[in-house]
Amino acid sequence: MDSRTAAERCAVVGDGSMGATLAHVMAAGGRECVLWCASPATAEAVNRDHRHPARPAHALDGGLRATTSLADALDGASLVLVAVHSTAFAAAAGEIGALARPEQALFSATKGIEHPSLRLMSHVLRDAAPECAVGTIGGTNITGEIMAGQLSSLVVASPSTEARERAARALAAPHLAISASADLFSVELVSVLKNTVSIAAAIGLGAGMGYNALGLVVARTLAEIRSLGAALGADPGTFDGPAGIGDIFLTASSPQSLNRRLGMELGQGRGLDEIVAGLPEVPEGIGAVRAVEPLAAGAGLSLPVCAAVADILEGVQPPRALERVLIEAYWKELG
Ligand SMILES: NC(=O)C1=CN([C@@H]2O[C@H](COP(=O)(O)OP(=O)(O)OC[C@H]3O[C@@H](n4cnc5c(N)ncnc54)[C@H](OP(=O)(O)O)[C@@H]3O)[C@@H](O)[C@H]2O)C=CC1
Ligand SMILES: O=C(CO)COP(=O)(O)O
Repeated sequence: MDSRTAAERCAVVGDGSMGATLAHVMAAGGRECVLWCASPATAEAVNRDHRHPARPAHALDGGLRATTSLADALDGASLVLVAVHSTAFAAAAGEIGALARPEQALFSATKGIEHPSLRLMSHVLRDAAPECAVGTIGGTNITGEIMAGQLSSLVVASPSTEARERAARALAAPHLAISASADLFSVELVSVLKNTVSIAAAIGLGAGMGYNALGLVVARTLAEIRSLGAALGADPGTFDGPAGIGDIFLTASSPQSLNRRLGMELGQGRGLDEIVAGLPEVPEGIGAVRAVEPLAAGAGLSLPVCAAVADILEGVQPPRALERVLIEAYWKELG
């Protein structure tokens, strides 16, 4: 007899690799879990072969069920995780909001920011479903390593104690270090801004700068986003944890990171459209890099290294512009 209980029922919205991975983790932990898929072919592959078409090497838990009906996925779920790209998040949240019940907790796993509103994903969820508790999931969690059973981390953040405890319980697995935070804004903002540092670091590597430069790029770009976070009200300590420096180190160094691949290719002089066309998914860091300047302007800050990264992303400056802006930043401080 299947011991899965309705009390632990969970839903995941989003059929990319993150959605499938989180759904697998919860199903493997014995929770009844339903994965909502936009694509009927993906739903069929999950149900029939217990594989995600984009990751055929990784077997999904046999108890995981996929559906193309959002109402079916959400029915009776106490926890709903949303792993849809930020550009499609508001549309998904709108549909979720129309079906959600107040007792359901909604968590975003998306490390992105909406343009041009600059809303974080939990704000999008809260606006769509004001009666539900909302939260986010950060940490060092590249899906390929989670699926391979390698040590990874999840930071679950929500002002609702009940909601974050529910999410932490549902995601518990022997290879996952799970931490919880009541400071949703800090964890979510840091999880977005960190990609700016990862992309900057990878631009330097792609452009042929050395590891002295790599350390410098990381230190300076991190200092800039830390000052931005502080100005916006985020706890600077969050930058020191797995959602901050941990995720920066991961996405600046892992060959599996999309944001690293984007930065490396920018550094090699490729254009953004060409790079994105060659990647399996659109890196969330593009939106993060573009968001820093308006966020900084709103806070009255000037962040020259982040501004140079944005110029390099848009092809306005060459990758080596990073060197000049870094040297100038330090000379300026010397006075
Ligand atoms: N992959 C990873 O290792 C990790 C990912 N994340 C976060 O999870 C989120 C989802 O990422 P992931 O699952 O990897 O993959 P995807 O980028 O493929 O996003 C997954 C979902 O978003 C939908 N989507 C709709 N419109 C778009 C669009 N314009 N561009 C891209 N996707 C769109 C996809 O639908 P369709 O299939 O129809 O395109 C799919 O359901 C990201 O925001 C990322 O920050 C966080 C940690 C690790
Ligand atoms: O944030 C992530 C892992 O923690 C995902 O990284 P990429 O989107 O760069 O692959």
